Amino acid sequence: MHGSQLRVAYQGVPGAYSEAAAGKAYPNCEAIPCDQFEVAFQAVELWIADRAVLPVENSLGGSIHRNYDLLLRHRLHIVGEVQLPVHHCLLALPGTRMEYLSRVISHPQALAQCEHTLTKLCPQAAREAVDDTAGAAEYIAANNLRDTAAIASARAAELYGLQVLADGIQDDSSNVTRFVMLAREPIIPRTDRPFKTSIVFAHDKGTSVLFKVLSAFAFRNISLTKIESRPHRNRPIRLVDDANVGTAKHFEYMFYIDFEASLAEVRAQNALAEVQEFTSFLRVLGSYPMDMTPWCPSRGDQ
Ligand SMILES: O=C(O)C(=O)C[C@]1(C(=O)O)C=C[C@@H](O)C=C1
Repeated sequence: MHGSQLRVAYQGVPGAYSEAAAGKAYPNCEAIPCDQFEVAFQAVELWIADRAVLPVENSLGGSIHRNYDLLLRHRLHIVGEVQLPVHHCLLALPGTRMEYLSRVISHPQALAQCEHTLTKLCPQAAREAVDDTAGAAEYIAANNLRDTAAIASARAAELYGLQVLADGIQDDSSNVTRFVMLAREPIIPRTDRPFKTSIVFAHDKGTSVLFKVLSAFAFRNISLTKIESRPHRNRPIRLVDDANVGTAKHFEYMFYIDFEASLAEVRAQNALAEVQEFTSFLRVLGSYPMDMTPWCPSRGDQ
């Protein structure tokens, strides 16, 4: 996991949680800021970066759907995961008073993770979404905004000369974001440590196969850690005609599953062979070491 030679793309500007995740995944790497998630994917595809580190889910805010969609649209491989405790601060220009705030800006996930605390701290302030947390802090400093606060990390406060009005404002102290590391080539799966495998699949007959797919894992005692569905972009609706009642419109989905096994294990290979029988589309997004680092909920990495 040593990263001193690696260029790692992340979405946001310096001080973003994604930058911290890149540093956790690849210590001493060269972190490369990107405007959008898609740009981080492209940076790896075009050899500008060696890896991308992207958030996929948060323990309070839920899945980051954009990245699920992009995983499918691009051909990069998941080669690892890191879970980062996210400790949010409310930042403003020095001298700003909480009661005079008219606006709080941040990444939509950060706003969602602090929703209840914000209502208690500054109910009068409107919430506005921007591209990333540290970018929100930078924007306040660059435009000398005296009525606006940002939700971002303590490091962003230092970088952009802001004051911490409130510390630890996430609605739950055990606020964790899971990031995946992406590369042009997959890693070779092993069995000497806990591995996770991520797949995506679809079926012509929609949700009716889901139970069969899940049973392929259940029969082999393979635990699932995550299941997510997203609209099937190529065929979002399936019409089902019933002469008696008319035409029903069924929504079609792509299903994403993470399971706790390495693709080097025979039981995982057998499960996937069975899944393939039930599905019209199946792709392995990656088989990679699980992040097993212990963490302390009350302290953030930020
Ligand atoms: O805006 C940032 O700082 C990010 O790194 C993005 C992001 C996210 O997309 O979830 C990462 C971690 C936190 O959950 C909040 C925001």
